Formats: sequence, structure tokens, C-alpha cells
Amino acid sequence: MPRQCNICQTARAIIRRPKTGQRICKECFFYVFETEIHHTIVDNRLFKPGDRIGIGASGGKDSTVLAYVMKTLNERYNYGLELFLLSVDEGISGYRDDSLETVKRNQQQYDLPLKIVSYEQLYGWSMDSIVETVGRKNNCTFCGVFRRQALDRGALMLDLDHIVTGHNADDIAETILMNILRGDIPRLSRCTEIATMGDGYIGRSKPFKYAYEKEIVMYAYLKRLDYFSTECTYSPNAYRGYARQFLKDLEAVRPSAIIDIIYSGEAMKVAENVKLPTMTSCERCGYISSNSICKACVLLEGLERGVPKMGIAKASSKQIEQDAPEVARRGKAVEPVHFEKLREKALNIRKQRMLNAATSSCSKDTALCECTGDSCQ
Ligand SMILES: Nc1ncnc2c1ncn2[C@@H]1O[C@H](COP(=O)(O)OP(=O)(O)OP(=O)(O)O)[C@@H](O)[C@H]1O
Repeated sequence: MPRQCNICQTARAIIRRPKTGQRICKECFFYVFETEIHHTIVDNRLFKPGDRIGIGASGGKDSTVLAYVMKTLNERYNYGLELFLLSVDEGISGYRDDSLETVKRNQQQYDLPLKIVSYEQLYGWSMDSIVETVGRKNNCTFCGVFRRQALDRGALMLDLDHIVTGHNADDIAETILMNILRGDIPRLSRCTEIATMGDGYIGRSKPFKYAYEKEIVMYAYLKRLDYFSTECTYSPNAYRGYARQFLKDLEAVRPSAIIDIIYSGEAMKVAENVKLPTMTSCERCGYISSNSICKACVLLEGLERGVPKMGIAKASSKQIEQDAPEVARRGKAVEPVHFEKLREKALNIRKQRMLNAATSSCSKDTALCECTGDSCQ
């Protein structure tokens, strides 16, 4: 006899929930998955009504499900958010060009505005040309550092308040393991945060922090969402690969391992004698940095001068420079627009937006409202 759904007790159970082991029907799975994300958003006060939110959209399963769920919840609970798709074109032929086609279809399907910023346009280097110069070994460092800034640059262009990314519970547990294995305590102390202030102006958060990758895939499959599922053509981050495999092995014997690692990471306290970096602004581009010159500027300079090891190798930049052959500047890089300029422009637009909002009273029926004013009593 077919099993009944553990939740509604009427429909036939068609799946076993990876997170809890419950046997449930399709509709109950959609409902519990979406409701858990809603609680993550509300309990952690990720957004305010009226916020302009950029969904980091790569066309992959996580960000496609994120875009779909954010739109659904925004409408269902009347969050009052303005949603945008924000994509970074890293310039990886045969990979990102195809996945961006998926994002363009998602834009139509979900009826959301889309902005694409590219490495080529921002930095003068695509990942294809970086890999040609540095080889496959360290290219992920360039990609990760440039993407983070590119998303912030795109967010300032769109006057966004906040960026959400599709990082899921598996990604976060992997990162905790990796930081433990590397002894990277500053990163370990930051990587479990669900929301950060990024460059001090645009918030960032991970609404899927507690969502299992398997459930995201299941959701995408059962909802028949249109997503792109090819791995990056350049070498995947090898060290993360080990952490991922280890986590998968743990999950197979104990599914709660993913959440348990996240809880452990959250509960770890950094000893007082550990020196954490203090943040300042990059002297060249104004981006938030723990050094006087940010990592992106150091990497770009290395590319420009034909010393791509700059910013990657353990040796000091001085040593690398001394050892490097005298190579003429390639003159390829564009000087990225200074962050101060971008912020100033965005700040003026934001001020005007807040003024407009202050003159219209709260509609009270949003799940995110924190009003205490008369209009909302
Ligand atoms: N090119 C990009 N443009 C915009 N956002 C991106 C891009 N690449 C990654 N992101 C954001 O960062 C998140 C994590 O990226 P990661 O590279 O780990 O991919 P992933 O786990 O395969 O996610 P996805 O399935 O969404 O591609 C993505 O879910 C997305 O929100």
C-alpha cells in the first residue's frame, strides 16, 4: 500500500526529505521548503520593506531556486521588496556564456529586471585571458576576488540595498571545514554569518544558509525550473573538493552532519589573543580591504606587469617583484571606477528614495514591517 504523507496524512508520499528523513508529498515538500526560507528571512531580519534586492544569478540550481523562492515569498507574504537579477559574466567561454542564456530566460519567466556586469568591462581581463596568462592552477583566486567586487559594483550601479546569494547549507559546512583545516581563524569567525555588511554600504546575505543542497535540487526538479547544470570548465577548487567529498561521506551516514557542522561553527568563539584584520579602504579603488591595497588591485597589477604570482604566492610582493623579469606593462587593464564615486552616486539616489518612502505611510500588512509609528499601531 502506498505510504501517506507524514505531514498532510492524505496525499501519497513521493519523497523522503533529505534533511529530516520524513516521507512527504510534493505539495507539502514545497510548502515546508519555502516556509523554512521564510522563517530564515524573518527571524534574521534580513530585509526591510522597500529594500531593493539583487539576486546573485549565475543560472545554476541554487540561484535559480533562490530567484524563484524570493519572488514567491515576496508575493505571498507581501515583503514589499524590489527584486533584481544581478549576474557577473566572468568571460568563461563554453560555461558562463551558456549559463547567462539561462539567466536571460529566467528574467522572462520570473519577470524580473536583469543587470549583467562583466570582468572584461570592469577590469579589462576576462577569465579566459587570465587563464591564458596564469594557467589553471590559481585561476579560482582571481575569479573569486573579482566576482565579489563585481557584484558590489553591479549593486551600486543598480542602487541596491542588499545582495542575496544562493550559498546553501552544504557550501557553508564545507567552508567551515576548509577554514578549520587551513587554520584560517579570521575567515572561520566570519563564514557562518548569515548576513554581512559587505563594503559597509550594501548588505549581503544567504537565505539558503540552512537549506540542504539535495533539497534545492529536488525543489528545482519537481518545480521543473529552468537551470544550467554544467561545472565550470576551469579547474574546480581542489581543496574545496576534498572538503565536499568528506562532507558527502559524513552526510551518507548521518544526514544531520551538515547542520551540526554549521551549529558548531556558529558556536565557536575566537580566542581573545587571535588578531583579526581591521578593515580599511583600498588606496587605489576605495573598496573595503584589510590592506592598504585590496586583493583585486594587487592581482590586477600582477596581471598587468606580467607577474601573475603577485597576490597569490606566499612570498612577499617585494620578493616576487625582485625575482620577476622586467616585463613591459601590458596595458590591458582598465582602471576600475573608484568606489567612492559609485557610492556617492548611489547614496544620493538612496536618500531620495528614503525621502519618498517617508512621505508614504506603511501599509502594515507586510511580514517584514517593524514600524512603531502611528500609522502602524
Ligand atoms: N557569475 C555569477 N553571477 C552572479 N552571481 C553569482 C555568480 N556566480 C556565483 N554567484 C552567486 O554565488 C552563489 C554561490 O556560487 P557558487 O559558485 O558556489 O555556485 P553554485 O553553488 O554552483 O551556485 P549556483 O547553483 O547558483 O550556480 C550563487 O548561488 C550565486 O548566488
